[in-house]
Amino acid sequence: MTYAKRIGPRGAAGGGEVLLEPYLSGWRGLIRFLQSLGAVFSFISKDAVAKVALLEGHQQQHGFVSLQSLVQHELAAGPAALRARSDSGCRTVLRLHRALRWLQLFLEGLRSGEPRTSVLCTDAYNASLAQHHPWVVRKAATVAFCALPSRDAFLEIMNVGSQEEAVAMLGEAIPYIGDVYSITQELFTQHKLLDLP
Ligand SMILES: CCCCCCCCCCCCC/C=C/[C@@H](O)[C@H](COP(=O)(O)O)NC(=O)CCCCCCCCCCCCCCC
Repeated sequence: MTYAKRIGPRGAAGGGEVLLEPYLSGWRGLIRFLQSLGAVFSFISKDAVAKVALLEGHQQQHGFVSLQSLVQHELAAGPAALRARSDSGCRTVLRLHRALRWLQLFLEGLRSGEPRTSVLCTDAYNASLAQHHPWVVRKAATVAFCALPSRDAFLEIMNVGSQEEAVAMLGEAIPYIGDVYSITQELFTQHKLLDLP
């Protein structure tokens, strides 16, 4: 979970750039953590792995440094062409962007002290990703959430020291996640990309 801190530089707040390298390495760290929670979550981690791999491919092919440069490059082909693509970087970032909102809400809940992580996780999911998922995915996700370890165990496996230290780390990491979320939200709103199919 030290990875959450690396998702983006705090200094980027207020319309700065989201650098692709730390963004993707942050996601890789989160995915490793998710994989360590067990096979029940593998349908989720597989989807996230595929999305990160797609973005790595685009990054390597075009040498994008930031989310902004990826969006600019894909928009240059015109909005209609972008909407028609099922492998665009933009629609893929949008999926991860919605998942980042889930993460932000979930970590805030974890920090707040509610002991039932499955309740926290379900609430965070319903307030974010769920509205974009079909019934069958929502059902599978809700079942998987029941397998989450308790808050105490969860803070322990984050492996950042005592519970107090883990909670303090969350307090530091959550604002970074919020910055990346708001910069991306602004970028996608500006270019009318928030409903990319
Ligand atoms: C700790 C528990 C982790 C629970 C993860 C919560 C997120 C639940 C997501 C459920 C997604 C189910 C899989 C299917 C997804 C796709 O259908 C769907 C749409 O994609 P499409 O438009 O290409 O078809 N994909 C998505 O919405 C993207 C989902 C990406 C999920 C990334 C989850 C990473 C979670 C990292 C957890 C780390 C917790 C760390 C806490 C210290």
